[in-house]
Amino acid sequence: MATLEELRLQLDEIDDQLVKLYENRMQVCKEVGEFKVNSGRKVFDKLREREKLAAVSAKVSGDFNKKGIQELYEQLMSMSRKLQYQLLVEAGALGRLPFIEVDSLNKDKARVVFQGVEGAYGQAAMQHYFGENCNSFHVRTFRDAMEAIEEGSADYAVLPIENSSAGAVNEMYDLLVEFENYIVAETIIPITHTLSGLPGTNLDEIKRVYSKAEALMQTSRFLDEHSNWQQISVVNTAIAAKKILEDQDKTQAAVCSAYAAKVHGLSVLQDEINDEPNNSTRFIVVTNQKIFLQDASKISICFEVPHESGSLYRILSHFIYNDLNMTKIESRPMEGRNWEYRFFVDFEGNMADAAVKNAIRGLREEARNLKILGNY
Ligand SMILES: C=C(O[C@@H]1C=C(C(=O)O)C=C[C@H]1O)C(=O)O
Repeated sequence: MATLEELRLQLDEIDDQLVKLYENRMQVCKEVGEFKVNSGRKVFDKLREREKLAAVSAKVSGDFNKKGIQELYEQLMSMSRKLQYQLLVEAGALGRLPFIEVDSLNKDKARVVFQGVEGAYGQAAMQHYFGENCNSFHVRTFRDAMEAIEEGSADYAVLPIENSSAGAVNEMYDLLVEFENYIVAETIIPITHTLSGLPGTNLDEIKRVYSKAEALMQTSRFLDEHSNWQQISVVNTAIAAKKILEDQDKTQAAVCSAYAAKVHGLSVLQDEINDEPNNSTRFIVVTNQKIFLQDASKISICFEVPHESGSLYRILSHFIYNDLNMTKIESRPMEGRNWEYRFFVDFEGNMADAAVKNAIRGLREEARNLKILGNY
């Protein structure tokens, strides 16, 4: 029987051959890539790849080796495509990437919309980014804000996308797909909820609590201590505060910020009721122009993947291969297609970077319905 050293020597000799063959193969792929640059043909040829996988697996025996050779060839062809995308990007054949770089946003002249009423967290986020005296108005729903941007009655909207304890604001992801609006900035503000009611309200009197669904979730520990209170969700925390003032009913209270309570003449009945003391929300600044700031360092995209094994893995390989750091992934069900999902990915980078261009070139060919949501 051969010793381990002898067997390893045999492997080393085989690997020497494999490495040379790999280099030869990639050299030919480079020539294929040059042909494609000149002829305008797509890099990814799904049919050819499918035929190749069938051909190579027919040449080996046994299920184990058939699976192995398929995986190996999937990887080889994926490398081959990535090399070709690089050639295309170098040749300036990137395809549509019509985002325009800008030095700064004209914050002083901007008209900004937020969702809710006076006192909403969205207003606080807006003032945080655009300044206290910015020219603003508010609308009832997120959709109304997206419409205001799309039709141009506002230049920017400031809208919540993620909370540190309750997670993603799902509706916002769906609206970013539906509307031709783009993220141009983000701003994070601390969220401190209070239970507020009409002045003189006693906690024992309360029967109903109004707030936005996310705020009710973020204060569930406190609310669970009062399980007899009915929780009613409304579109915005400040709208909840306004309702309490209007109804003049001491059996009702709102979960809202101390600022919203003050604006709507309520008393804070219990301060800082959020489960997480560091509760904060990330807001995005949305506009209808495809622009990005020079110092932008994060890109948000979304895409669909075919309903087949390994498809998400193959798409994500474009980030790994181009050394791009992925910071977030979310999925949302696709309308009318049960159990199929659209993925939302954030990764670090600026659209002017070669690595980003390479990745986008590959994603555009290999994922379905890629949309770049913004670079900010
Ligand atoms: C090399 C080519 O480009 C891509 C890579 C392939 C490969 O590495 O074998 C096959 C098909 C294409 O998706 C080609 O078109 O032949």
